[in-house]
Amino acid sequence: MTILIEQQQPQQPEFGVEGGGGKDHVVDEKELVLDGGFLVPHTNSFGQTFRDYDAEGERQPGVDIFYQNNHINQTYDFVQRMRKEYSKLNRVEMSIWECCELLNEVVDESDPDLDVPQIEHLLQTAEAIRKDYPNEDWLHLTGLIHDLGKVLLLPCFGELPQWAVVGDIFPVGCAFDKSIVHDKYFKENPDYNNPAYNTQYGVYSERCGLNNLLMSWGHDDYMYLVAKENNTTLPSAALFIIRYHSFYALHTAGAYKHLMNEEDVENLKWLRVFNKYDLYSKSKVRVDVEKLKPYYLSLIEKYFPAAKLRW
Ligand SMILES: O[C@H]1[C@H](O)[C@@H](O)[C@H](O)[C@@H](O)[C@H]1O
Ligand SMILES: [Fe+2]
Ligand SMILES: [Fe+2]
Repeated sequence: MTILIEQQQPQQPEFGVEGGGGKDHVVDEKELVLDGGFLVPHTNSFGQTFRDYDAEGERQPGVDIFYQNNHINQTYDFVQRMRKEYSKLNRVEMSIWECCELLNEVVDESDPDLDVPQIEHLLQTAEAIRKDYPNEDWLHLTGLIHDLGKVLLLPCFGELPQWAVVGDIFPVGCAFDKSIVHDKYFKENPDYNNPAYNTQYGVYSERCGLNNLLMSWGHDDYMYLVAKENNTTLPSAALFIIRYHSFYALHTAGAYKHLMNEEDVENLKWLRVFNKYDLYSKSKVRVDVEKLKPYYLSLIEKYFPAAKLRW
């Protein structure tokens, strides 16, 4: 089935009008060495600070346009429709590894830091975690699968536009926080002026739990649904990481805390660990996919009851 998506066009393109580098990029020198000893690089493979959305470079105009489209089209109504449709998981049957290979067809236009094939990013993340946390095999597998939802860009998954698949995520149904990348573009989102959705709590209540929020639609929530509905035995922290790994306003800028419950507070600790590896392992260091394959196949078998998953 093809989903028709009405896409609103930005009124006027504005490039790089805001000064100041990557707002959520607050790096404390003390934090540069992770618990496990992973050394955080100072620059990405383009020689720029990580997640600097205002740094001029070949990728910047495209990333800017991406966020403009994302912010004006991700509405409460849109997310509700997408969630309902994709919860059916009636499109494809395939294994996790097949999906990893498919992901190589995908280009992520939202990412200013990545220029290697996606499968390498998955394995770079997983292997960096494995080095520092050798006993947490569930976290290695989480690294491998966290971005698989990006297959939504491919024809057999409905070929969704980039703004409905990648990039940072945020809750809809309440006010958009200022810490969200390029928040200026929310002014053209129809929810921005809707009094039901534009207050601090909007349709939510204090400490209602992240599970009760509708998040902007994309690869995080989709992969969470796939893992959960295919009865993974991964722990709840793994599902939390998959579901909220692009929620930088929460895990990096500390916004939306008033909506978290106690379980979220616990899970957030693991998400923060994970995030460093997800972000800073992006490098030009190539990985040997075939050599690593047997180890990851054994983890998939351990944590997913069926070889073929419903997507
Ligand atoms: O551009 C990136 C990329 O799409 C990642 O996969 C996502 O998790 C990040 O949050 C986003 O900023
Ligand atoms: Fe991601
Ligand atoms: Fe990632």
